Amino acid sequence: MFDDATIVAIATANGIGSISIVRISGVNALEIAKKISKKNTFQPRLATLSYIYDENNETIDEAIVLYFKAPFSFTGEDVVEFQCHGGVAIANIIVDEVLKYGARLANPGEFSKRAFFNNKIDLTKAEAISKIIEARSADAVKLLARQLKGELTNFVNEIREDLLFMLAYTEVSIDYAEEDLPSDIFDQIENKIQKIILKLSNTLEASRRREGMIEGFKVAIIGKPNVGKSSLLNKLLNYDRAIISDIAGTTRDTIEESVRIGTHIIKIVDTAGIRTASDIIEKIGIEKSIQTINEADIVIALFDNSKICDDEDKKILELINENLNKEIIKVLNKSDLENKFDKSNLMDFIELSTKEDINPLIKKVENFLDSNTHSDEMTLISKRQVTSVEDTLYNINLAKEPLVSGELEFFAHFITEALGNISSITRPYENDEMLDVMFGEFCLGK
Ligand SMILES: Nc1nc2c(c(=O)[nH]1)N(C=O)[C@@H](CNc1ccc(C(=O)N[C@@H](CCC(=O)O)C(=O)O)cc1)CN2
Ligand SMILES: Nc1nc2c(ncn2[C@@H]2O[C@H](COP(=O)(O)OP(=O)(O)OP(=O)(O)O)[C@@H](O)[C@H]2O)c(=O)[nH]1
Ligand SMILES: [Mg+2]
Repeated sequence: MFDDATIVAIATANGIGSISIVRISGVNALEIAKKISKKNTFQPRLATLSYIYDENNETIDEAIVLYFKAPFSFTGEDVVEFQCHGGVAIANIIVDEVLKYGARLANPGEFSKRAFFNNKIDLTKAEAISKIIEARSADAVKLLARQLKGELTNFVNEIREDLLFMLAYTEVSIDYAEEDLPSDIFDQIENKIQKIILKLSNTLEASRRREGMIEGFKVAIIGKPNVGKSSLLNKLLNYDRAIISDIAGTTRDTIEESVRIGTHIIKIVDTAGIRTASDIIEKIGIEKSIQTINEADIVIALFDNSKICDDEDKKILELINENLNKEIIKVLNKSDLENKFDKSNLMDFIELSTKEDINPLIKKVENFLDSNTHSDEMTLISKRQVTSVEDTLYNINLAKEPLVSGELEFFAHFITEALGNISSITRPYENDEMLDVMFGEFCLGK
């Protein structure tokens, strides 16, 4: 799993700031701290102001030293923190001194990994810690804080308990006569299974809708050439990002930029115009637009209100209708010109012109983002968590049939599988490699 070396790293960002933190964890942490501070003791949990010295007894800095005595620390090992003056030099010099006394540099995520193996945190908490650093909005931070407080752990434990109850029943019914069991036990189990299925599906659905909360929601602008997609992008960004011209086919590839809408930071994607596929290159263009639609949380479909609705527009309406589970906003652009577009093909739409205020569109996007983020539903925050829930659901669904037909061995098999799937969210038992990959993605010093 990991060696028992004492590890050291700078915990704060590399740059100018008023304070930096150097963190040491491991059996020699206290000894090293005493040496570089020339203090004889440190009281656990008490802030101690101390000078820090190099090996030639020259003073490096004045720092606040915090000692956490094992096992009552973040990692579960002895931890010492030096809160020194900020900047790029001092913290690095302190690290160098600590290294001279036998510690080694921590790998990315190694503090969290040790916390995990010492049972201080489970994987949901580790993942939340890792993602909090990347969070780009208040909503994302609040969502992650819920997981940090154990919301997903509790969720997993409740399901585990139910599954263990079912397994216990199966054991008993194999060993004992049926009349010794509560008469409604079968109904109880079926009931529990239905509840778990609902719980897991709801969680997957809520998580899918909020996938963009951490990395940013994706909003794609699609439409046939020359309808004003790039003009709209520029207007949303408030600067001339994309080239605009009256020549159809101006934008050749997708352009992606970040912009803030309300409290959300979104990625907005301008695409090459979609034409009906007459040649191979254009087919590729359409394929790419379909992919963009698939990846987007919101699709803004643009039509030219100054032209009649032609085959190309109809093709786009077709594409949209294949994606009814997406939020699609239909916009009739160039409404400042004479309106010729046949609106009977559209159910609801916004009439807009990039010459005017585009606030109605921005509000609509914002409302959708708000409704997706402001909710009490629990959210999974990583692909790993989603896969585990999907696997759990898969096996529980498989368990239904043998339960009904009374093939209890099969039932127990699928429930055992599901138990392993759901447990892996908090604490996988056998998958060291996965853990190495996961913790390796953490920041240095975490
Ligand atoms: N200075 C500092 N600030 C920090 C951290 C840190 O490691 N150091 N954290 C790092 O991520 C976060 C806080 N998380 C922490 C979680 C547990 C413990 C800890 O010492 N736990 C002990 C004692 C618990 C108690 O007394 O309540 C334990 O769990 O036994 C420390 C920090 C954010 N701020
Ligand atoms: N009158 C009017 N003209 C517009 C409006 N929006 C865009 N245009 C003009 O329409 C032309 C095409 O605009 P673009 O933004 O380049 O269109 P596009 O959809 O990105 O085009 P492609 O990149 O070729 O697919 C330009 O001459 C714009 O100035 C609008 O709301 N009203
Ligand atoms: Mg364009």
